Amino acid sequence: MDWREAENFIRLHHAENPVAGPVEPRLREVLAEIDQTGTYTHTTGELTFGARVAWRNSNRCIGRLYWRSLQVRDRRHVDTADGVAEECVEHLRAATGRGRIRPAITVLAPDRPGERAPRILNDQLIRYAGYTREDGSVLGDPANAEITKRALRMGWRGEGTRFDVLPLVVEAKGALVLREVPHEAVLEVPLRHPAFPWFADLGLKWHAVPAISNMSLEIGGVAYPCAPFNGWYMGTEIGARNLADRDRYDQLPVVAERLGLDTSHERTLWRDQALVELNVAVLHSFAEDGVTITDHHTEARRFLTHLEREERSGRVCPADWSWIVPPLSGAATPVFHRYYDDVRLTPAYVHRPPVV
Ligand code: HEM
Ligand SMILES: N/C(=N/c1cccc(CO[C@@H]2CCNC2)c1)c1cccs1
Repeated sequence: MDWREAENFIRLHHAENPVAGPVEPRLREVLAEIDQTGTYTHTTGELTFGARVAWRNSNRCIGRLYWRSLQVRDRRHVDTADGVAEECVEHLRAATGRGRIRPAITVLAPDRPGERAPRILNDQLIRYAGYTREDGSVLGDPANAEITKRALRMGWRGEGTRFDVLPLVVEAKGALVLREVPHEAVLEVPLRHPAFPWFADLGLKWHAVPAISNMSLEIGGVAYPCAPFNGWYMGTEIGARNLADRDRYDQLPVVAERLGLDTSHERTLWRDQALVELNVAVLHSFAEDGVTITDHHTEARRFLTHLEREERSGRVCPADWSWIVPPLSGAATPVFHRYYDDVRLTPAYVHRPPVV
């Protein structure tokens, strides 16, 4: 435990929240607790502020305009595998609404000296299974082939469709548990296109809520490795990556074929035309079902508004150009045409070392 990180965070909290009162008494309390126990306990106010600032500091996130509105579910007393799984399902229910998605984070028990925190092995709370077949091909999402094998080894059985929602795999107190995500906690959107009736026949769909569960929230020297957080999707994540990448659902050739495009040469830009129609379908389907989603043009404009506000507040807004610029029509969005400061600030969401 580095007490300097603790001190920096406590000072930041008091500087941005005068209502928290004088900083010295709280600093003395924190440093005394670190002396006695090797760590210290955030107040719920500090935890809430820390989770919101960690989002504000996320240099790869285009969606930071609403960083102050993050709902923080303080569940640090929950440290069993069953309890964690329960809280994840509750998180999905609270965040999903009936399509009006609310950005939220659930903070479970932190790492403490001699007490390893629980961990969720899934990358996200909702992921589609990827079944590896004899010939090496994958039915479903190839990105999740490894965790699908692990779940099958642990006795899980899916229905064998391309969109089987995986169970949660949670490790806590040396135990590994599998917990199905109840069907009614998983809102999905079947994909159709406003102009092409055949699109619905492709049988494509995607889940409404992206909820990251493989990152650790670090606040003032304390690590919360189990802190799943959700926002809403930007359409390109589904239409330009998850369904388009060759090593994901690889749908561009299929869409191009049905569009009647000439796929014999790259220079016909059949890939690009298929990409646009796939992304039109995603945005159209989510909007028609009343499920929150944002397009990359709107989100780019919002991000620059956020960045300008941050600079007016006298803060640096860290940003990583290579992640901020959308994977479709980059230069057609305003975030392409400028540079950013890619500094690393804390509090932060960091990638956890992989669980072996
Ligand atoms: C509310 C709507 C939000 C939108 C539209 C949004 C959008 C995005 C997008 C498009 C990415 C890049 C993902 C990729 O390329 O795979 C991203 C990255 C990220 N976002 Fe956001 N975001 C939102 C909310 C949030 C919230 C609530 C948090 C945390 C509290 C968050 C934290 C992050 C982090 C840490 C990354 C980088 C992940 C990594 O390094 O792997 N975002 N966001
Ligand atoms: N829209 C989102 N998108 C993502 C945000 C962070 C990470 C990811 C997934 O990143 C993976 C690793 C690199 N690309 C896929 C997606 C959100 C998820 C949770 C809150 S907002």
